[in-house]
Amino acid sequence: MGEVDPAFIQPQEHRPKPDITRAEGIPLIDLSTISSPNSTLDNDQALGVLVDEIGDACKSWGVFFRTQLLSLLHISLPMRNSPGGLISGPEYPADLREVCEEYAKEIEKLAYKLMGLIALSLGLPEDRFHGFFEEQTSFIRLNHYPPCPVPDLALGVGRHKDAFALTILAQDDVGGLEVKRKTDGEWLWVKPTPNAYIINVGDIIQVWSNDTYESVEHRAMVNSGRERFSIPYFLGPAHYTNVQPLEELVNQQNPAKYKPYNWGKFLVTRKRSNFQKLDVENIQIHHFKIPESEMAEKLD
Ligand SMILES: O=C(O)CCC(=O)C(=O)O
Ligand SMILES: [Fe+2]
Repeated sequence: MGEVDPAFIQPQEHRPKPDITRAEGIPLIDLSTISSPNSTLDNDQALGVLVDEIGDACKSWGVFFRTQLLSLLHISLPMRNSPGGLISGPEYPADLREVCEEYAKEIEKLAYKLMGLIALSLGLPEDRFHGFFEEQTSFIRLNHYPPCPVPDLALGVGRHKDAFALTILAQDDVGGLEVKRKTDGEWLWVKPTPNAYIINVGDIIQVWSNDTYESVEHRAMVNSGRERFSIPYFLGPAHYTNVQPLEELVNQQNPAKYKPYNWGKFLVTRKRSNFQKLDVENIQIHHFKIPESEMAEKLD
């Protein structure tokens, strides 16, 4: 175990707690009935129940599990054969690109189904979001967390919200993800559930839904014993999308809470800027929030 890059050391208030509280009650939602390649959402009898479950999960947690149809064994990601891990070595497994592409194709179908269910849960047509993704900025990240000599001081990924629309996270059995409970701000450890993905509501859904759903704040802990791998897929709309509350979800009583922002510009700013070194906050959706006073004026 080597030295720790000081960038991973957290200020006191953001360090992991020594006593871990497990997140109880993150819903486990079984999508198997609609997961077969030919199923459509309309012919599923259990659809109403499913849509309600997803709506509740998005509202109360911003995160839920989804039992896995697409198993990483099925896909056989050859990560562990990679000497030195995925992120550090030049010796990537020869078939890594193909495997990732195959995985991306399948996970994209799942992402669309989930967006369809989320649309229905907001009272919108199932295909309401599809147009945004005809061209996409979606991507997959391969996270490798090596064992860490000072896991009490460091985080593998610091606290953040995912800026994209939706995240579908696959992970191994080590565990390390923590989510911030909305009701009291408590950080809770998410026990890995075998054969399940973790689905996060991202910032774009928060804006599209005009805060009906809220993206979940999360972070990843490290440990001194075992390395960990996780694979998030981030579903993102076309770069030219102007992200703003959907017109069907706003009215005079419930005016838009955000000004439109251009997704491509947002992404570039996020990636290009050296916020950490400058010690300023990276670009966030709340920078586009319309002040309460302005909204009140509109109501008058
Ligand atoms: O590894 C994890 O559990 C979370 C990773 C994450 O939040 C991210 O890559 O955005
Ligand atoms: Fe994340």
